[in-house]
Amino acid sequence: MDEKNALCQQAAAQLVRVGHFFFERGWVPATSGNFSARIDSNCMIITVSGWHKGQLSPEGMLLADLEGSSLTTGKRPSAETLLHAALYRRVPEANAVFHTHSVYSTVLSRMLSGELILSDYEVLKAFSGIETHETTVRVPIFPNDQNMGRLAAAVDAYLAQNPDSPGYLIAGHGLYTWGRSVEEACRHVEAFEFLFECEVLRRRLASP
Ligand SMILES: CSCCC(=O)C(=O)COP(=O)(O)O
Ligand SMILES: [Zn+2]
Repeated sequence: MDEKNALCQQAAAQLVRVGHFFFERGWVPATSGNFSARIDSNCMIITVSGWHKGQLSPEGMLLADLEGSSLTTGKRPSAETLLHAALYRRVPEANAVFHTHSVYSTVLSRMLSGELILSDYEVLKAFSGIETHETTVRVPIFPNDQNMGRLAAAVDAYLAQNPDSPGYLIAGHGLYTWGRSVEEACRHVEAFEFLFECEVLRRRLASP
């Protein structure tokens, strides 16, 4: 087996575990969500479109290039492949990108317009580079768009100006976040999901 095949198999096994974990937590219901991992400077492994993430297996993934085109015949890549590809091009440190559709991210992204501001939470330290709760993380919220090229361009323009952003929301849709490894991207999803739940509860209690 060559080195690239071995990397693909290792990444696929990691993404399978992520899919099952996220599904159990309720973050990727009804085939929603997609995951990818960078394999080398030219390609990524990404989930097949419409695959149930609670039943994810290595067959539910394919190789695509960093322009978003499939390199595997007979499988349809995630409908959101262009968002993953654009992220890998814009953020060279990113080696895994995860997209989830939790209840709290969906609700918050519809209640707010423009951005969600997170500050004074200890768990903000789960994001790489943050060492104190006395930090403000701004999570931009982009209008949902079925045109992935246009949505990817809007996200890319934001990240060009905000290179330290750890993730973004799409209104009525869900979360995108990433990391230097699958483990780090997974930690970022967990942190965001915890924070989204806190923010929904905090806002609900503040205005009953
Ligand atoms: C049933 S969820 C609608 C599509 C979506 O938003 C998603 O995340 C899953 O799309 P994919 O093509 O990656 O299966
Ligand atoms: Zn989605």
